[in-house]
Amino acid sequence: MSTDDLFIKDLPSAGVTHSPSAPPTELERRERRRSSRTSNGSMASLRAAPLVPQHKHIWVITGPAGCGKTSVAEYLHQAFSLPYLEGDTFHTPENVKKMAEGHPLTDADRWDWLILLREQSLQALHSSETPGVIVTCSALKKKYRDVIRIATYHDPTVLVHFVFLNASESLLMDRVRGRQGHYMKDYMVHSQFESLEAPQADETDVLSVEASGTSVEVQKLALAVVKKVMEKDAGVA
Ligand SMILES: Nc1ncnc2c1ncn2[C@@H]1O[C@H](COP(=O)(O)OP(=O)(O)OP(=O)(O)O)[C@@H](O)[C@H]1O
Ligand SMILES: O=C(O)[C@H](O)[C@@H](O)[C@H](O)[C@H](O)CO
Repeated sequence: MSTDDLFIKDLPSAGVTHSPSAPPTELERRERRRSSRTSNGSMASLRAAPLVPQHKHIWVITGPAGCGKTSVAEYLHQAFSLPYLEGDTFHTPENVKKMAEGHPLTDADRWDWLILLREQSLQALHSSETPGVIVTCSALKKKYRDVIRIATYHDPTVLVHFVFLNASESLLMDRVRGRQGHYMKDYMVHSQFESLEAPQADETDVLSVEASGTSVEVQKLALAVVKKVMEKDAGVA
């Protein structure tokens, strides 16, 4: 393989055009291989087959206030046509009032909320043919993520993934300060980082995404990691 091949393979496909004489990209090569297989009839039944994941996936978009959970979740919801649960809308009025008055939630305040998000995610998965569901949840501590992981215990067809949006406290302070009409104020961001237990390497269901870039950049990074897992599960990666 030449370095040209490597270079072209590594280019993002969006917005890239190829002249007829340019070497084929990996995608084009795959398409040609697929066409040549279907043209002799032996693989014809695969031609129109959609991606069929082997599991049902719960995609938990996580991180402290302001990291972009809602922005990323809405984008993935559109891109993959998956149902989306906004975690903030499942807090009790008491919890919202507490945060709005400047008091961080405690573990005790969060348990029922985490269990509810787990149950709602499972319900969304099982009440339709959807291959996945997206849910936003700060999931700041490992034990909170463990509560969501229980979703897989009684159903081996379900997989949980945490997309962790990683950015600095000062950046998130700025973002939350610029947001209008939300109960979570910028001075609460510090308490989110005090609670945060950033996922470590042994949490192998975590997909860490660099979240300091623009909304579009972060959305694309998140889409790429989710797509990779989906393709692997469907046996095409
Ligand atoms: N990558 C980004 N760059 C700049 N601004 C962003 C980015 N992502 C989100 N924002 C903006 O920052 C604010 C917080 O984003 P968003 O509501 O998506 O975060 P969140 O993690 O869901 O926050 P919360 O947990 O407080 O609901 C919003 O005003 C949003 O428009
Ligand atoms: O666990 C928590 O402390 C809460 O879920 C918060 O993360 C807020 O809901 C969110 O940040 C809204 O701004």
